[in-house]
Amino acid sequence: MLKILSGNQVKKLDSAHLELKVISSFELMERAAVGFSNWWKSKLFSKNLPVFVFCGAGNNGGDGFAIARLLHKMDYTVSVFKCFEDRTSLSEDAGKNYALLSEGIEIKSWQEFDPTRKGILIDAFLGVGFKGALRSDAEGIIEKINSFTGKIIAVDIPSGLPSDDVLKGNCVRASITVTFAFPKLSLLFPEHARNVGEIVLVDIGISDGEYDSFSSSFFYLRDRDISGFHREFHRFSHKGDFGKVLLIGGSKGKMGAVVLSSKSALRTGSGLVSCKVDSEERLILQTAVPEAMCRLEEKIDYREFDAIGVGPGLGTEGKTALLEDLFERYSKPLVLDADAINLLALNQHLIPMIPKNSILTPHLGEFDRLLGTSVNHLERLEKAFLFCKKWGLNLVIKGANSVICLADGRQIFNSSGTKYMATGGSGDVLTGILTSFLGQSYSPEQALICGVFHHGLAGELAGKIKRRGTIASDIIEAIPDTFIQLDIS
Ligand SMILES: NC(=O)C1=CN([C@@H]2O[C@H](COP(=O)(O)OP(=O)(O)OC[C@H]3O[C@@H](n4cnc5c(N)ncnc54)[C@H](OP(=O)(O)O)[C@@H]3O)[C@@H](O)[C@H]2O)[C@@H](O)CC1
Ligand SMILES: Nc1ncnc2c1ncn2[C@@H]1O[C@H](COP(=O)(O)OP(=O)(O)O)[C@@H](O)[C@H]1O
Ligand SMILES: [K+]
Repeated sequence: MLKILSGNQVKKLDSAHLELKVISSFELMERAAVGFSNWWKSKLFSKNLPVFVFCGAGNNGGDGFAIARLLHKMDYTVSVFKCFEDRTSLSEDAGKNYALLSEGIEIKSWQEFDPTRKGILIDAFLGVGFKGALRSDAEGIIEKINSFTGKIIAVDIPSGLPSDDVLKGNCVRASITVTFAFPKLSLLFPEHARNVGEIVLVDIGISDGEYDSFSSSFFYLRDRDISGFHREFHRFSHKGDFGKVLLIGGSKGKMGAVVLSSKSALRTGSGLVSCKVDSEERLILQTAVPEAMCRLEEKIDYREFDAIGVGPGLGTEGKTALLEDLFERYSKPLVLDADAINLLALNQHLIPMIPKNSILTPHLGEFDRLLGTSVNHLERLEKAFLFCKKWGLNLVIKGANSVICLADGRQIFNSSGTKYMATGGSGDVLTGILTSFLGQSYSPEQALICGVFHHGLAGELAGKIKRRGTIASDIIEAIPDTFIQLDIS
C-alpha cells in the first residue's frame, strides 16, 4: 500500500530514489512531465484549445516548463506565463527546463494573461515547496488564475494549498489535480474538494519499497493492493465456510436499510444471512430478500453467528438494552453502523463494552455525534486516531476517500468511489459487505480493506452506467462485477 508522506519527506524520498536508481533529479522531473503528458494524451484534449502554463521558479514550475515543451511537441499551441520576476533565480532543474523551451512556445509574464480567453490552464506555479502564508505577489497570481473561466489542471497540488495542512489562505481552484508518486495528504480532505477536483495519480517510478524507511501513519489504498487481503476458498468449500451472519436493524418505515445490508452480504458471498427484525415488519424483508432468514425470537444465541452487523434502520428509541445485551453476549468483532453509532453517542458508557477490534462506520454526521464536532479534517483524523487506539476499535470515516482508521493507528485513504454514491442506503450496503467478509473469517483489517475498496468500486461500476441516477440497489448489483474486475475468484 502506498504511503502518504509529508511535503518535507518528498525531497528526501526523491534523493534516496536518485541515489538508488542512479538517475538525476532532472530525469525524475522529466518522468513527472512525461507521466503528465501521457495522461493528457489519454484525455484527448482538443488541439484547437490553446494551453496556458503558469510556471513558478521552483521545481513545480520546472515540471510546468517540461510539460509545456512536451505538449508543444504534441502539436498543442502552448504559452508559458512566468510567475516570477526576470531577476529571480530559478531552481537548477527549472532553469534547465526553461532553457529547453523551444521557439514555438510563447513566453509571457503572468500579468499579461487575459483570463477571458478560451483554452486550458495548467497550474505549475507552486507545489509542495510552498510554505507559510502566501506572499502578496503570489496572491495576485492565484487570483488571476482563478479568474480564468476554462478548465484548470493543477500540477502535483493546486498552488497555495499546503501539502499536509488545512487551507488557511487563497488557493487555485482546479478541476483536476495531477499528482506525482503519491497523493499529498491535503488533496484528500473534504474541505479542499473545490480546489482539488478530480485526483489523477501519476507513477514516476518510485517503488513501494522505497517508502519503507519513511515513517507515516497515512496510506493510500488502490486496486493493486486488494488481492493480497482476500481469502481463498477451495473446491470443497461449503456454505459454512462462507460464513453465517446476522444483521440487526430495520424498524417501521426503515426496513429498506436492513434489506439493502442483507442483500449486500449475500452478494459479497455470505453462506447464510439472517436478520433480527421486528416481527410485524418481517414480511417486507422476506419478500424483498427471500434468500435471507428472519430471526424473531427475543433472545437469540448470538454465538451461532460468525459475524454480526448492527444498526441500519434500527432506530434508537428503546434500543439501548439490545446493544448492551449484544456486547455482553457476543465477543467477536462487530460491525456498528448508523443507529448503533447514534446509540453509542447517546450512551458513551457502552463504548468500553464494545468487543475489541469491532468496526464502526460513521458518516461525518454520525462521527460528530460520537466524537464531537471537528474544525477540520485534520482534527477529525486525530480524534479518530485517539479513539481507535484508546478502545482497540476500528473506524471508517465515510465520504469521498473514506478513511479506514485501524486500532493500531494506521489511517488508510480509499481511492475507489464516486460522487454518485451520495445516495440514501449506500452506507447500508457497506455494512452488509463488511459483515459478510468478517463472517468469511477475514480479520477486521482484511474485511475493512477489501470491503471499503469493493464498495467504492461497485459504486464506480454502477455510476458509469447510471450516473446521477445511481441508487443503492445498483451498487449491490455491481458487487459481483468487482470480483471479476479485481480477479478475485
Ligand atoms: N517526487 C516528487 O513528488 C517530484 C516532485 N517534483 C516537483 O517538485 C515540486 C516541489 O518543488 P520545490 O521543492 O522546488 O518547491 P515548489 O513547490 O516549486 O515551491 C518553491 C517555490 O515556491 C515559492 N514559495 C514558497 N513559499 C511561498 C509563499 N509562502 N509565497 C509565495 N511563494 C512561495 C518559492 O519561492 P522562494 O521562497 O524560493 O522565493 C519557490 O519559488 C513538486 O510539487 C513537484 O511538482 C517533480 O519535479 C519530480 C518528482
Ligand atoms: N462523493 C462521494 N464519493 C465517494 N463515496 C461517497 C461519496 N458520497 C458518499 N459516498 C459513500 O457512500 C456511503 C454513504 O454512506 P451513508 O452516508 O452512511 O449512507 P446511508 O446512511 O444513506 O446508507 C459511504 O460509504 C461513502 O463513502
Ligand atoms: K501547482
